[in-house]
Amino acid sequence: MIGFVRRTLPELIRHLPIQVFWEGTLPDVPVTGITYNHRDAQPGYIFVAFPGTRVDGHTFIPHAIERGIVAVVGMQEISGLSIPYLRVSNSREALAYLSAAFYNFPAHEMTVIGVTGTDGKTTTSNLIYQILLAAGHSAGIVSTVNAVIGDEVVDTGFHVTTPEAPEVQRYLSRMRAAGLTHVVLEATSHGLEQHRVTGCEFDVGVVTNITHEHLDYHGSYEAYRAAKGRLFTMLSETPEKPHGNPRLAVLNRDDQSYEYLQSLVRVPAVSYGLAEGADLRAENIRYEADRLRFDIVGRDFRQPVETCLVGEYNVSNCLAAFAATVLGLGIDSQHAAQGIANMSGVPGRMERIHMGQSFHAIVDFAHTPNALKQALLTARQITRGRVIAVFGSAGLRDREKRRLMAEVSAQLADISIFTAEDPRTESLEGILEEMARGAESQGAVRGKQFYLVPDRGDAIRMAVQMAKPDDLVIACGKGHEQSMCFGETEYPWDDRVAMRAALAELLGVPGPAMPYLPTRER
Ligand SMILES: CC(=O)N[C@H]1[C@@H](OP(=O)(O)OP(=O)(O)OC[C@H]2O[C@@H](n3ccc(=O)[nH]c3=O)[C@H](O)[C@@H]2O)O[C@H](CO)[C@@H](O)[C@@H]1O[C@H](C)C(=O)N[C@@H](C)C(=O)N[C@H](CCC(=O)O)C(=O)O
Ligand SMILES: Nc1ncnc2c1ncn2[C@@H]1O[C@H](COP(=O)(O)OP(=O)(O)OP(=O)(O)O)[C@@H](O)[C@H]1O
Repeated sequence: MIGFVRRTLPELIRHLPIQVFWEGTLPDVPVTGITYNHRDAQPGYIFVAFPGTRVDGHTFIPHAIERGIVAVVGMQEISGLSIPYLRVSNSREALAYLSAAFYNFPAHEMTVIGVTGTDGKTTTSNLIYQILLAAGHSAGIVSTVNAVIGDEVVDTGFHVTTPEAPEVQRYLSRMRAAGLTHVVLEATSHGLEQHRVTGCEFDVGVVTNITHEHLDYHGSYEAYRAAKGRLFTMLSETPEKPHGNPRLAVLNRDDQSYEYLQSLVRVPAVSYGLAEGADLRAENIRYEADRLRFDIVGRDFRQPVETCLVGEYNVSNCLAAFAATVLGLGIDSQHAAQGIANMSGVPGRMERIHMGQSFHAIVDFAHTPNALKQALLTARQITRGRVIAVFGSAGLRDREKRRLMAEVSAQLADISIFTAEDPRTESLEGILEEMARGAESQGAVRGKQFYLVPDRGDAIRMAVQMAKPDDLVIACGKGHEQSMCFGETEYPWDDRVAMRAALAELLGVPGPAMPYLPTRER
């Protein structure tokens, strides 16, 4: 939803780079906003209708008209409306371009870096953002955790990572107004597929990796990969910008997506990776419990870097950020190293919780099989004690992931405690049983190597009570998130608070109370 007068209807339509069909003459009325939800429609708005997974937006056209809109954009053959009906072949694409046009194409005046991938987008986006700041650029970022517009940190309260196109364009417009020259945008597969970032005129595209996620929505790995690939096809469609176009695709040489993405790219590309063959590599990697040190090596330079991030996957994230900024934007490699050093970590990613206990307690956001694998491998690097993992798998989302994540945990953790993680309207017991089957397929024994504990508070309590000195308890999957969904209700929940509460109970020290979840009543 957008809400101020910018252009008249004919002006806006004239600026769209897509085909639009209508009958008669468009009235010269001002457009005050654009929305895809009839409940947000206000006088002067354009309502953009498209079919969804639950309902078809076209059915709400009469309700939107009652609210005083000036035009409807849709994909069906419709006639006889009291206001202009503009037919397009893809309404979501039209929504994106209309939103961009409404704000007078803000991305055109900035350098836009898009980051996609299954895991590591937020971390890599923030690394790029820190490098831009260290190099003296005025930069903004829109990521899962927040949006930063100059000095302003906007708690976006996103239920989605990549906001809808009107929101994305509004953020870009505010950034341009604040005088920012660079913006980092996290682009999810849903965001790319649903045209939420169409019209963002990307200059540099970065992929972290493409593994297993959201196959419920995309249907197959190939379709999921193709959605992510859109970032790279969009790179070649970016028009010339007044300040020039850097244009670079940054690909992960170690990832299974590499050849596919390379075949899509029509702009200069560079690769990064830990294995031989990448344009940008890491050498002399030293893993420490609370930091990483390594050299980033390019064709004609070697730059030592140090970061408080941990785990091999963060070497990869740093390489991706370095490639985007040093090779893509021409930033000095020392500034890049400084930016990497300045990054203090992303909330809820390998975040340590310490209340004086004799073992490690960590909250992480791993919620895909590969992320969980990386998180547990990193846990192994941190401790010589046992690794006790607590996590679940979401309801109404990718089902196969449940089994795969349980398999990973059975292989890499000493003890796995499967628990609630946004079951939504699905049966929590059903989800946990699917996970149990995954663990059992790896020979793990229920009640010995793995447990089913529906209440997440109890699961975290159990993990810390089991822990001996030097063990490592890791709660994965909720990270920085602030709520958990049971049925259709979001209950306030923060794994970091829950971990503190469990530790305080164990140690008999003051601490927060364990947050409530409906599973506690069972
Ligand atoms: C599964 C999915 O992609 N859902 C998106 C989809 O919703 P939907 O298909 O259910 O829409 P729908 O309810 O059927 O409605 C269809 C149309 O009718 C309109 N409508 C509907 C009802 C009404 O009363 N009036 C009305 O106008 C709706 O506004 C919509 O335009 O279209 C909506 C409008 O574009 C999105 O907001 C919604 O994202 C929901 C919130 C969501 O949860 N998305 C998640 C899965 C998501 O996008 N995740 C990614 C990946 C995160 C990650 O990788 O970690 C993200 O970027 O966050
Ligand atoms: N490059 C990587 N490869 C594999 N796993 C990673 C990588 N980077 C981070 N992770 C794991 O993924 C988790 C989420 O990291 P991050 O938030 O950076 O990813 P994301 O792609 O933004 O996730 P989301 O799309 O859900 O916001 C981390 O807590 C960590 O466990």
